[in-house]
Amino acid sequence: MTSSTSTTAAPLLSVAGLAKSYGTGADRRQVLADVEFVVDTGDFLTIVGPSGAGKTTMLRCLSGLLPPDTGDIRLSGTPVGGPPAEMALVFQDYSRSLLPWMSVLGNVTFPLRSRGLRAGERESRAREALAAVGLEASARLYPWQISGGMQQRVAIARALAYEPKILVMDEPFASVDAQTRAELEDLVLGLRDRLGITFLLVTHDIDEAVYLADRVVVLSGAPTTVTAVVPVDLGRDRDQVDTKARPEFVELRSQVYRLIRAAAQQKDGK
Ligand SMILES: Nc1ncnc2c1ncn2[C@@H]1O[C@H](COP(=O)(O)OP(=O)(O)OP(=O)(O)O)[C@@H](O)[C@H]1O
Repeated sequence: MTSSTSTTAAPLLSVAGLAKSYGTGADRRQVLADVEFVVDTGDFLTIVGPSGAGKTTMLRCLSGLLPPDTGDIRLSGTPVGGPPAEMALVFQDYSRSLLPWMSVLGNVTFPLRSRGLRAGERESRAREALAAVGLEASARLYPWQISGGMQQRVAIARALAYEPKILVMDEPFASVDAQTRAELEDLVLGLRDRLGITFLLVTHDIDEAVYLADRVVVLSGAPTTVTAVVPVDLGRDRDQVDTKARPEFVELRSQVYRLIRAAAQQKDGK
């Protein structure tokens, strides 16, 4: 029986009225104007927008790394004032994010020291995370002994070891070849299904944005607002060949492309 007085659960992450400028005086430049969106638990939200729209700036603000000028950012209802324990980040530049003098296992266990976990627990969490990304056999290798795609999987494992509720990724697959990129896309979809993690992922790649998402947030050009939130009703089972050949996928890709092009043209005053 359903209750007529049921309450709506608060979103996992909510962003409202987010504005951010850089510089001062005549050099002041507003990048984010009034960004607003929500991410529900279990969502896979992707974010696209014209180059320079402020996607990285936005991720830094909502992960507590950069103070916004104004805005209300909440994780599980609590205002974000610094990097929240329930959020983990993965950036594009995996080669700079891994410590070359530490093994794969060391790279995943090391940041867990800040969580006050005992050595045994740090190692068991790290091994579990490495297994989740298929790298259990590479634990003793060093970053320079493994491929770029494997290095990015280490970065993902390091984020998973925090046991985050939400994984925030900034162009995470931009530096790997197309085949590896497809494998990593399927890896994160699998992690969402198996571990129930919520994802927020910024990408320049429209195919990737649609393939991964439950919803695609399209940003305008700077000063940036949200132009559209496009629902992606393609079901949970995605396949690199079959899903991308579906007419609904092709239509969604065109829709997102048209929205980004319109935003870029508006920005250029065309
Ligand atoms: N620390 C900073 N100081 C001054 N300006 C900055 C700073 N960081 C970013 N900017 C400027 O803010 C704008 C948005 O940058 P940002 O990297 O957030 O955009 P983006 O959408 O992620 O870019 P891209 O699409 O190229 O990845 C750019 O014009 C950039 O030059």
